Amino acid sequence: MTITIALPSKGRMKDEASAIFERAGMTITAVGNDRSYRGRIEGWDDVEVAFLSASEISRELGNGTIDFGVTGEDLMREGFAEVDKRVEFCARLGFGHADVVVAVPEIWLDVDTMADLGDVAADFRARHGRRLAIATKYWRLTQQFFSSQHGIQLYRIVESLGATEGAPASGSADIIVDITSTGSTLRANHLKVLQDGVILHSQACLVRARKESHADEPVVQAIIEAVRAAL
Ligand SMILES: Nc1ncnc2c1ncn2[C@@H]1O[C@H](COP(=O)(O)OP(=O)(O)OP(=O)(O)O)[C@@H](O)[C@H]1O
Ligand SMILES: O=P(O)(O)OC[C@H]1O[C@H](OP(=O)(O)OP(=O)(O)O)[C@H](O)[C@@H]1O
Repeated sequence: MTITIALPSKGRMKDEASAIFERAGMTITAVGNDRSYRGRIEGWDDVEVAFLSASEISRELGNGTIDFGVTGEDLMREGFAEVDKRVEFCARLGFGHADVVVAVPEIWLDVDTMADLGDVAADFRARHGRRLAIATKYWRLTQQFFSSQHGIQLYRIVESLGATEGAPASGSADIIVDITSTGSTLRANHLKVLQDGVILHSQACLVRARKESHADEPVVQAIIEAVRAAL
């Protein structure tokens, strides 16, 4: 059986993902020319490499159409409910760090915690005639965090496809849930992260799709061990 590993083909995770495999003694060469979306690993004849975007990798892992992938934990947890039943997070790779956070306008001086935000949400309709609006592309993580973890039910999600941090200033939402790494985009948009508003500390992970066939494949364990040893 051929084992497929998907690595980021572009974007912020591409170079560091390849470097980890290199250190693991798994040097990847493109099949065909440099722009090819397939690769091989010398000495690992049963392994095939596919180059996809980080979001495609999380989708294919969740669907079980590839065996391993390097992608962000945020994309996996947002993409699939009960994700730990579908995949195994085999290793945290130490790059691609980003926190998924709840951020509110800095001028909301009385709002520093999720409990404060719960109070605002409860009063919002009476004060403003509508529910508190949250801009995000992380709707699953937002619902889990607000509804299940903090018991906040009175809000509306406004799906954002980009420039989420601009939503409060433009009036399309009141607060946001998005990723931050250096914090500069939040600061530039006069937003602050709530004290207990970190939903997830994400980073790039080696992820395995859970498949019964993997139990009989020594190469599956060999890949995990080689990558862990390179960290
Ligand atoms: N500053 C950052 N901004 C955005 N994503 C970041 C940042 N730092 C780390 N990441 C992580 O990178 C991953 C997204 O990477 P990237 O944007 O390359 O993927 P993609 O969503 O597939 O790309 P695209 O949006 O171009 O299709 C996420 O897991 C995210 O947490
Ligand atoms: O905390 P910071 O270091 O400012 O980084 C966070 C920002 O970076 C990302 O946007 P980016 O424009 O890089 O790209 P994307 O949203 O298209 O992935 C992300 O969506 C945040 O807006």
